[in-house]
Amino acid sequence: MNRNIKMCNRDCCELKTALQIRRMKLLIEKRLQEEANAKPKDIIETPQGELYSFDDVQKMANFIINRTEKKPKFGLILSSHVNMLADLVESPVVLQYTDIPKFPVSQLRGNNSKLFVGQIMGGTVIAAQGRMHFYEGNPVGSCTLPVRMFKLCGVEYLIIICSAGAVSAEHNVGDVVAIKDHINIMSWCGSCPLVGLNDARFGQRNPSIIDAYDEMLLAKTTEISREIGQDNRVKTGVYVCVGGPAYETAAEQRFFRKIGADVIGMSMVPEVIIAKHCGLKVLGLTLVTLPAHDVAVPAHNEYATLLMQGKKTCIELVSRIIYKIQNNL
Ligand SMILES: O=P(O)(O)O[C@H]1O[C@H](CO)[C@@H](O)[C@H]1O
Ligand SMILES: Nc1nc2[nH]cnc2c(=O)[nH]1
Repeated sequence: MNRNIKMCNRDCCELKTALQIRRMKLLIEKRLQEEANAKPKDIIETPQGELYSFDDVQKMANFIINRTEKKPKFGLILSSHVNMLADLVESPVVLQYTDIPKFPVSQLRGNNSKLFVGQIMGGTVIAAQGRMHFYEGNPVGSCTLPVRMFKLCGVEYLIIICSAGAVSAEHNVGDVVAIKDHINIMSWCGSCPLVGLNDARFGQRNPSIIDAYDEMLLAKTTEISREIGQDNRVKTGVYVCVGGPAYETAAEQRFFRKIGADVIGMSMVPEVIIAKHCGLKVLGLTLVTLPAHDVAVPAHNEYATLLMQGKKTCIELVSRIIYKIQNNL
């Protein structure tokens, strides 16, 4: 306020101020009236948890069972880095996502969106190749749909494979990290696939996520990593889930390290929540594709070798885990 300009206390000035205040009052009243009369917005977003009803998902599962004549016990969700794992599926029946009634197809994924149903090491599996990511513009409820569909196909064990950057300096490029817990920044920001009305046929309203990663599957992973001589490259860790698509900043990396994260990625956790909600036993395997911000990126050739070894380890772990469970070993 300019203190040099003083209002005189003559009638003319008082009158002017009174008029201005009156005009302002009328304006406020008019605006309030307009707001009160305004029509409600007609775009009401469907909550994530209600995007696909139980009946929708049941129809999808029935379609898969009828087409394949198989009842899978193991569900696999593949990272694009280990898409080749689908080649392990013996006598596969291959379905395009577009074949499945009401199944959403990410525009960006095109033809690389397939389900493989068949056998791996004697176990019947259903493997999703072509994960939908939130950062591609897919609603988080669509990203997690395969998990509920797997459940209604009869799946008991869900093996989720993703890739991530290292946050801790102890996790390196090419390591395979068996996830023992997570920090879900996406949920903190309201993007949880369970938001909306809860259908108790899928699971309970407020599921506990505290033990989402199955102890037995984690123990088997450690055991197998020793058997295949990869125990120095198979680690356990905490995954922090962010929305992406931009990678995190150095300051964010320092923050995530401080709060206990080991690796960071943009997938898996919504799938784990839905899996836990509907009672699946979950194993999360993460291939480290980038080092932590304060660790040097390996030279080109070394990087390629480390990544190749990590992919091989991932594939070997998955097939041996299926074998062990299938044969009660
Ligand atoms: O987890 P997958 O599907 O491998 O994808 C990973 O790769 C993407 C970044 O390049 C992120 O989405 C990250 O989560
Ligand atoms: N740094 C980093 N590397 C990744 N590799 C795959 N996903 C990610 C991520 O979110 N952050």
